[in-house]
Formats: sequence, C-alpha cells, structure tokens
Amino acid sequence: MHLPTVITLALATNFIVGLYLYLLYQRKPKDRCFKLWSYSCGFFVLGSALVVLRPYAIPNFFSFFIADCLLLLAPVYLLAGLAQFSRFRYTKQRRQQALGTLAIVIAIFLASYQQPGLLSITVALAIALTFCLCAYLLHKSIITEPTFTRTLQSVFLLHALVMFIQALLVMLNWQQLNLHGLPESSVYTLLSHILLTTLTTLLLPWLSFLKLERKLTLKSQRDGLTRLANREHFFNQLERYWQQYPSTPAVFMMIDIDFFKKVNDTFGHAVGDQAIVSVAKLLSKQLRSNDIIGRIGGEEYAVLLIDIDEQTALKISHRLRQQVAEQLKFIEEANVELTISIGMVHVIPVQHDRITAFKLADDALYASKQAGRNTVTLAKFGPDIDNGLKFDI
Ligand SMILES: Nc1nc2c(ncn2[C@@H]2O[C@H](COP(=O)(O)OP(=O)(O)OP(=O)(O)O)[C@@H](O)[C@H]2O)c(=O)[nH]1
Repeated sequence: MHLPTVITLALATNFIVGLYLYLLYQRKPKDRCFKLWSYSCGFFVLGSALVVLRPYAIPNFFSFFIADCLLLLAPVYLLAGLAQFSRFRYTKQRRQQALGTLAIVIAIFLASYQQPGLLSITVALAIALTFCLCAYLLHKSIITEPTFTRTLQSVFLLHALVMFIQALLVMLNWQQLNLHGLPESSVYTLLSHILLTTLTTLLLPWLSFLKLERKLTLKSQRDGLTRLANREHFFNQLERYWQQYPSTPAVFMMIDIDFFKKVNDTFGHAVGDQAIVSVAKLLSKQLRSNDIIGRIGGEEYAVLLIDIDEQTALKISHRLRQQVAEQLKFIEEANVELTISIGMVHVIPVQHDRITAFKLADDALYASKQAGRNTVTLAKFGPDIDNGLKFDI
C-alpha cells in the first residue's frame, strides 16, 4: 500500500464523516455524542496533517507536541461521545478523574516532545489505553444491537493491540528510529492505525440509526398518556414471561377506574386524563420494578405481579385500592373521588394458559363491579374456564 495515498484517503474520509456527524448534531443538538464524534474526526485530521508536515521547517512544538495531543484527543472524544450515547453515569468525580489523567498525559507529552522516540511510546500507550476504555464502556452500556456492539468492541480492542505493538516496536528498535521516532518496521502498525481509525469513523454514523431505532421502538411500546406499556407491548411481555419463567408463580391483575364516565362528564376530559395518569403513577410507584404494568384500554390497566403467592398479592391489591381511594381525591383542583376495582387470578405459567388467565381476571373484575366497585375479587382456575371459582374479598 502506498502510504501517502492511504493517508490522503483516510484524512478525506475522516473529514467528510466528521462533517456529516456535525450536521447530524446541528439537526439534533440534544444528541451531543454526534458533536463529540465530529470533533474526534476533526482532531484526527488536524493531528495527522501536522504529522505530515514534520519534514518541513515547522517548530517541533506544533509538529510533535500539538500534533500528538490532537491525535490523542481523537480517541478521547470518541470515548466521551460513547459515554454520552450509552448514557453512562458521568459523575462529577469521574469527570474530574478523566480530566486529571488527561492533564497528566499531556504534561508527559510536553516533557518528552523533543525526544521523538519517547513521545511515540507515550502516545501509542495513551491511545491504546483509551481504546481499551472505549471497549470497556461498550461492554458496560446498554446498546440494544449486540452484533454491532461486538463488532465495534473488536475494532477498539484490535486498535489497542496495534498501538501496544507499535510502542513495543519502538522500544525494541530504539537505536534505529526515524524522524517520527518510529522504526521502519512500524509502517504496518501505522497503516493499521490509520485504517482502523477510518473504519471506526465509518461505523459511527450507524450508531445514529441505532439511536433512532431505539427511540422509535420505545415510542411504539409506550402508551402516550401514561408512559406505561401499551396493550400490545404488555401482552408481548406477558408472552415472554410465560416462555422464560414457566414454573414461577405470578398474579394476573386487571384494574379499572370506577364510574370514570362520570369523572369525564363532571370535570371534563382534561381532568379525566389527569386521573388516568395519577392512577398509572401510583401503580408504578407501589409495584416492584420487575412487575409488568400496562394500560390496556381507556381507564383499564393490567398488571403481572411476578414471583408472588396469592395471599401477598391480595394484600398488595387491597393496598392499591385503599391508596387510590385515599390519595387521589384532588386532581387539578377538582374534587374528584377516584376508586378502582380489581380482578385477579394466581397463575403458574406451565399449568395455566395466559388467555384463560386474562379471561378469569376480567371476569373477576366484572364481579368486583357487580359487587359495588372499590373491591378486589380473586378468581381461581377451575376444571374449565366457566367453572373458574370466584371469591369476593
Ligand atoms: N379522559 C379520558 N377518558 C377516556 C379515555 N379513554 C376512555 N375514556 C372514557 O372512559 C369512560 C369509560 O366509561 P365506562 O366504560 O362506561 O365505565 P365507567 O363509567 O368507568 O363505569 P364502570 O367501569 O362500570 O365503573 C368513557 O366515558 C370513555 O370515553 C382517555 O384516554 N381519557
């Protein structure tokens, strides 16, 4: 491969993708990761351009110290963008530690920039460690696309390995270093560094599609008013539970706000909507985070209490009923008195099919309404659906 051609192509690609990422950021300023990645591309282009100018009469301060700082900032900004993208908890303490480490590394560059050999070792090690951190961050973060995540992680680890080898080559050939502080044998590691940087740059825009996909998926699974799972997502989660935990007992629960039509008619739809949101909030707050909660109709919710026995579930449902009656009295200044009715059934997935469970819980809810509302009814599986015994509690 002809090195000057590779460098020119790599710089052009990094420049174009960097520009594209910056335009993406301008369209969506909230997504700061794109700005950080566009800066990362920019630093690589500027740093490499300064390195190319080394044989000319440019002060070493620029062609070595500034150039290598820029080349280090490229992966550092890549890391910062990944931290933003993966919503990594970026505490003040972590930020201070990161800035402190960066300052120390730059101080080492400053102290060694007159000795190209030493400088190229520290640069290679600093870049290698930054790529290790990038791979670690991806490992820790929740990015839903495993194949893509693993590919990117492999590229980072390979890049780190290449940089470690480069540092080793410099140490082993200390007596025969060229103007850049590199031995002749490092031409392949140098080429790999340029190609891997360009590959990473080309993969970055793909993350923007993943981000959009993640947003759209979340949106399609949530109910717009309450942010609970919508009907379809709730039943999908239910199906998954039946497959994954066939022998873990659970309680299927249907909840409906009583006389809701009257709430709408008396106080208006805005207050009605607020009441629906308040009940949803109370359910989310009171139930465990791994319980499955959904809004499956206008003023109707469905819940799967996970890994629970019947008596505990009964206590919980009574507590919910009481809390709605006691706490949700005033909504948006209106004197609304909300109550809920609950129907529920205890299930073991391997023994009970979920369609029947749904029907029994719904029948039990109907029984609660018939019993005067603000009531909990427990259904039991009988020999057939119509024989599901019900107990008014
Ligand atoms: N504000 C508001 N109202 C809704 C929404 N979805 C459904 N509704 C209303 O909820 C009411 C449901 O009333 P019904 O199913 O007759 O039941 P109910 O008045 O609650 O009586 P019971 O359930 O028998 O206690 C209807 O008036 C619907 O228009 C919504 O998203 N917002």
